[in-house]
Amino acid sequence: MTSFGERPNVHKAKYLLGQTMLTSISHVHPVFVTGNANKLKEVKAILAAGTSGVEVTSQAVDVPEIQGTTQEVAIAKVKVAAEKLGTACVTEDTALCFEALGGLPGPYIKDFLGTLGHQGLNTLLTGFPTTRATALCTFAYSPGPGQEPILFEGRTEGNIVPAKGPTNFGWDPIFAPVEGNGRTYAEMDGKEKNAISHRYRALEKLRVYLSEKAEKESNQ
Ligand SMILES: O=c1nc[nH]c2c1ncn2[C@H]1C[C@H](O)[C@@H](COP(=O)(O)OP(=O)(O)OP(=O)(O)O)O1
Ligand SMILES: [Mg+2]
Repeated sequence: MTSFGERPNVHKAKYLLGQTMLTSISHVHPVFVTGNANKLKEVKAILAAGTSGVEVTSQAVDVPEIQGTTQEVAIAKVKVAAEKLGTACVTEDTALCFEALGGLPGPYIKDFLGTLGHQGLNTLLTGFPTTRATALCTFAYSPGPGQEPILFEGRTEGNIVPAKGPTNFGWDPIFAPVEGNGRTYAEMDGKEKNAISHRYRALEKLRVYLSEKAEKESNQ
């Protein structure tokens, strides 16, 4: 199978399809659809730490995102993915919710980050009494086209701080999780982030669900 790293152009495509075959779960093989190479890398690492035989491939596919709550965005996205691929799919949406702003930017963090940058996101909170923020990860699972998706959420609490650490993944340099002793996600190595991250917490719930589903189906 082709690994993500072997495809240099893959980062540049607007939307990509990452196929994460959960090969350790014999009856359930959802395809993980994401355009984000860093997400894919973390999902791969988290799954590999807990199960064996996980393989990842990737190819381009177009999955637009609607406006709405994080839940609405996640449901719409996985529905489109399942329709396009004709099979069980998993998508993931990440929101960054500032307490001072009533939960915004939330699911719109990608645009806010792209427009304002790390410094602008800090400036946004100037004059507010709190820098508290929640990193919210939502995995959406669709059993197949036309079927109702199920959501799995994971949250990590933290504060928005001036950028510290490597800048290779989104807002990692400005999010200091409460459990991080003042360090940002970006200042942690992958293992450390994956042990407390919003993504890990949501993925753990999805993994339990898929394992139980596979077990039920194998008992039928
Ligand atoms: O752990 C993270 N640490 C730092 N930054 C992160 C993280 N996870 C997502 N991010 C960034 C990527 C994007 O700027 C926004 C979420 O937007 P979101 O639509 O969920 O991601 P995306 O469009 O890059 O990939 P996808 O194709 O799966 O929708 O926050
Ligand atoms: Mg997206």
